[in-house]
Amino acid sequence: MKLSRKNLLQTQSYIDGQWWGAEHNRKFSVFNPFDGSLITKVADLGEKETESAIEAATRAFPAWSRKTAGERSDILRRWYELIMENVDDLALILTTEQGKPLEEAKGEIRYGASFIEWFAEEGKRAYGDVIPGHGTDKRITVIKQPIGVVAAITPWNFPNAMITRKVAPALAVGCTVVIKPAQDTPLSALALAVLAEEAGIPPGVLNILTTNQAKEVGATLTKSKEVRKLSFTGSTAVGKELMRQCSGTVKKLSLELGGNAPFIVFDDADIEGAVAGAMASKYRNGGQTCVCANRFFVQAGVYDRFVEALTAEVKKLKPGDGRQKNIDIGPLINVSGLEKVERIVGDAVSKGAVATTGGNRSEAGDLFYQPTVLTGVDNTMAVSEEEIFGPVAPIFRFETEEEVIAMANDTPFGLAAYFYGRDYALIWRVAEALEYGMVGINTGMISTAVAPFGGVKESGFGREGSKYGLEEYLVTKYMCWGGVER
Ligand SMILES: NC(=O)C1=CN([C@@H]2O[C@H](COP(=O)(O)OP(=O)(O)OC[C@H]3O[C@@H](n4cnc5c(N)ncnc54)[C@H](OP(=O)(O)O)[C@@H]3O)[C@@H](O)[C@H]2O)C=CC1
Ligand SMILES: O=C(O)CCCC(=O)O
Repeated sequence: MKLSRKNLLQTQSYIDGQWWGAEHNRKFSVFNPFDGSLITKVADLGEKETESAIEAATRAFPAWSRKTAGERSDILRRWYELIMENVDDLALILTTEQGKPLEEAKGEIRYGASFIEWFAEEGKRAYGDVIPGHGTDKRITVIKQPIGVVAAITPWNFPNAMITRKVAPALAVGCTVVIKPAQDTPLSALALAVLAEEAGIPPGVLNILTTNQAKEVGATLTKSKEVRKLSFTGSTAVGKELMRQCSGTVKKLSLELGGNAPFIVFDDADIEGAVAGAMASKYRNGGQTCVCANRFFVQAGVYDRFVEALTAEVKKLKPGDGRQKNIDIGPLINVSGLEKVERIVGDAVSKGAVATTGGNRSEAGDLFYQPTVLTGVDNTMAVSEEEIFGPVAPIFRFETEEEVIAMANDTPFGLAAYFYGRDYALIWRVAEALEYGMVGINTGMISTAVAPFGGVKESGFGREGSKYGLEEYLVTKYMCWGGVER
């Protein structure tokens, strides 16, 4: 890997301000999903080192939480600047381990950094309250305090931004963190640690545990009495398991889990805009995003036009090595991701769906699936229920507003939803009726550090980004002052 700053590529974990190897020098391999080549081997930490990381974070908490918000803000601001100065290297590391095109990876690095910039400021506004007392001698004050040591378990689809989105608010309010990145993409996390150290984040405040023993490390984090909060992004199945594990110590939780996003196009919509929004929402990151449109619902009057226009755009997508120029779409992350997409499309086609483009593995590489558009889909197919996490757009036809709302909400998930239409009364009705945590109206891109990202139902709870994201790392303490007679 040709990096301007070679030390951004680290292979040891980062605990208590030191680079840590595993017991018996255990390591696991990290591969480039484009061609399966070995990038490097990374320390494979287990239970013992996880306990060391928790201890380090516990020791670091008093001093870090006692700093003023302004002092923490200065350090976070410096971290943000260092990330922005190293966008090219960080993006190259990300693309090499994750596969998304380099320009998209640069976008993720900037997006990830924006959480640090934003929370460096917002951390100064962890305001409390003064409440009129309930007796003449009583006064009530409310303060917000950092919850303590935070564990963060993050996925491979956004190896940078899913870390900063959790760590930035936590550090800004005075928490310390132990992060377990996904085993497919540990290198972006370690590169962030290099820059965190340079920015002056003290030892123990930010710890990164690389491992391919997720279950063991997860169990150690969740049973710890010192860890007061778990923030997780990943599959619903693992989220539910972690929730069960956290019940033993009644930890505060943020769960950002799977989605099954509807993308609705009404007859009066701007079709060109809807197609552009669909491309951005569906094919970003090769469809491997929890907020990717998963089911398209198009009203009968514009169905054929939309299918034709979307198919034409999808045909233009160029798959390949994300490190090369003019590549639009990378590989899926691993074999199980590829097989899942293949199974879901196979099931739909066997029940009568038709691919207007794609529908097979791609020749671009072993982990590539062709960007695909499916018509003739219905709710007997797996595609209507499962999170595809791949470049496949199934398009359902609908007739009425009531029908489409029922179809859109007919899922246990409730993360993101999108719709395109012009009638303002319809826009309000539909936006209010969709049982989702986030709704994109005439846009396919909703992610930003300034808005609350998160879901309802089995997509989880808790919000990331915005002033709401700060609350996740704070506890509310109320003080009742007696004997204050006038
Ligand atoms: N909401 C979202 O953004 C995401 C949704 N998904 C959905 O989940 C599907 C499967 O993806 P997958 O990568 O397997 O998702 P997982 O939920 O398995 O992985 C997410 C994170 O959880 C860790 N993890 C896995 N099992 C445990 C455990 N028992 N205890 C503690 N941590 C654990 C993983 O570690 P490790 O990598 O080491 O296994 C990773 O860091 C995708 O196809 C997609 O549908 C996936 C990723 C993100
Ligand atoms: O897939 C995810 O969990 C992260 C979505 C990326 C984003 O848009 O913030």
